[in-house]
Amino acid sequence: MFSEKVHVMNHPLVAHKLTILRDKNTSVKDFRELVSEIGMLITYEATRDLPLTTKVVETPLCKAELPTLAGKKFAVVPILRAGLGLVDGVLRMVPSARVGHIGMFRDEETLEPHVYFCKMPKDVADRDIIIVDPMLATGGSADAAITEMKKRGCHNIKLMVLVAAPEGIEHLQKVHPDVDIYVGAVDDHLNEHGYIVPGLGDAGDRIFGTK
Ligand SMILES: O=P(O)(O)OC[C@H]1O[C@H](OP(=O)(O)OP(=O)(O)O)[C@H](O)[C@@H]1O
Ligand SMILES: O=c1cc[nH]c(=O)[nH]1
Ligand SMILES: [Mg+2]
Repeated sequence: MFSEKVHVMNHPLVAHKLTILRDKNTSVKDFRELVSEIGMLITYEATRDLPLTTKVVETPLCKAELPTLAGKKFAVVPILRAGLGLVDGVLRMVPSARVGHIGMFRDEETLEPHVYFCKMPKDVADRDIIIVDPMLATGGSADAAITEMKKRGCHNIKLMVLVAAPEGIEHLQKVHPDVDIYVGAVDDHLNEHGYIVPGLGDAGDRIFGTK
């Protein structure tokens, strides 16, 4: 099946919220809130390996040496547009992260990704990267985004998605085996238009209400 770099959330809260998200009758407002909440829950898993150090704190009872984050520097990188919906969920967990944007759309005919915008923090090569996008379908967009970050000198890259097709995960494992992938759910297949089934439709349109 998938390698140990693929982390599928097996959590009742994620499963429950994803089911509401998938419902075609869920409103734009609820859809947006759920994307953000699931993003926050997946960030919890994606940051499980963060290094800790200790510091001495005086509690009301005594002095104690206690764990604290070792201060790794992060950048969260949404793939525009739909990835924007996940940014505030990540930032609520990792508030000091910088944000870099990659604008990319998928040609509806060829399914090839096209980059139209890229703006990164200056020191992005020194940061751990979390690329975020609700959907991993063929994997073309995530592949191109990861390649772009590697070109800029980034080497510790994670990808966070809400719903993935097995085809997309398999593609990324071949071309970027070093990247950890955090997935809300792995769906059944891609249809002939490159949409994930059962999926949730077009994530960008549902977040921004453009259809
Ligand atoms: O794995 P892939 O086959 O590349 O497909 C997934 C991509 O398609 C969607 O973006 P879309 O092109 O619809 O752009 P949008 O976010 O502006 O709606 C989605 O948000 C991913 O970026
Ligand atoms: O199912 C899909 C596939 C690509 N992009 C989406 O938004 N949804
Ligand atoms: Mg879209």
